[in-house]
Amino acid sequence: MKARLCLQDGKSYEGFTSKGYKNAIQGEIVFFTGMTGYQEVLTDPSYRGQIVVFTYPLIGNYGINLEDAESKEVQVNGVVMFHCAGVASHYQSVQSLGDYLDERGVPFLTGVDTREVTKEIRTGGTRQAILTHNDDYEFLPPESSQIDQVKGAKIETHGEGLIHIGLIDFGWKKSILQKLLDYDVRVSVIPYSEITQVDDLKLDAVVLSNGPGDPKDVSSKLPAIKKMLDVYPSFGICMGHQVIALAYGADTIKLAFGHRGANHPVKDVVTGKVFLSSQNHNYVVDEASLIETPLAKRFYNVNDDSIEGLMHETKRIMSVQFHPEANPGPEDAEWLFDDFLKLVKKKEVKAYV
Ligand SMILES: NC(=O)CC[C@H](N)C(=O)O
Repeated sequence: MKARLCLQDGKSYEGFTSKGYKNAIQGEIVFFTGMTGYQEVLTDPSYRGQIVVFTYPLIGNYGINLEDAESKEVQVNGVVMFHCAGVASHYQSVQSLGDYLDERGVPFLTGVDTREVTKEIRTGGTRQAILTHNDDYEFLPPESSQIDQVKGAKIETHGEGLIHIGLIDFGWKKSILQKLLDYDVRVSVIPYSEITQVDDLKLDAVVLSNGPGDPKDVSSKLPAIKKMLDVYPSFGICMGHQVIALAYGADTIKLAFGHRGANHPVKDVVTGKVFLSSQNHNYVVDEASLIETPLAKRFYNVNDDSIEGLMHETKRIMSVQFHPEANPGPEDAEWLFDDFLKLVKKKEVKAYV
């Protein structure tokens, strides 16, 4: 059946709906530029409430496997592709992408000129969009507080080890937990709403996770988060990085069309090195707002100069806007987990300055 992707300002793009399509769905339209990694993207809780346009024209050719999901569910509201491979070819594949989405009732549109849609998002910005087969639709106010839809309900502990790390859950990706467990540590995943219980857990350090939507959705918890950061060695990833900045009095702003892909160049101001990173975010820390805070810029984006990471001037706190756990994307920034664990073990202050 023919259907359309309609952007909130009236522009629309024709394509064909999937079997899982029943009624019109709305979401924030964003584009992802990686050639691979669709399974990780679709299951990453940070994409909750969004309609993802894949810019690479052939999606689904290696199918869906049992390893790569970042959470138990497909998190996106809808998907837009040029071509969705009907036949999957990979030794680990258990299902085709189309069947996987249909089974879960997640609608997708194919045959769309995704390059044209992407150009429009780049010029006119990220906005609400509707995937529909008729003209009988109406834009609703965008959803907020997606974090509360994806965060866990209770504290859960994984792994064994002498070092105990709290993973503050704003909608954590499986890969972050896995990267930490690789260091033989014990990790307790703590819903951010339970932050006041942190002290009872006798933690050695905390990692603040990724998450969907606006970091200011957690504003009411910032005093408690700051209290925690003042005490524990901390590592913030994406949403976690933004929350650290907010907790110390900096501000976050929304980019026009965000960064989503597997090859975003980032420069380290301490070493002068540039590396490629996996990214998925709409918001960034406003550089001007750092002036009155104890936070300093550690990384920036080579394409648009936006802030990509911070360090605290005196405390063992580090944060990154990109994804060192990758998935999807390059593992060039994996060393940040080594640095963090060193920071935790050596009890060093001023690790980088
Ligand atoms: N991946 C993330 O944690 C994203 C953080 C936040 N939701 C943003 O869009 O900027």
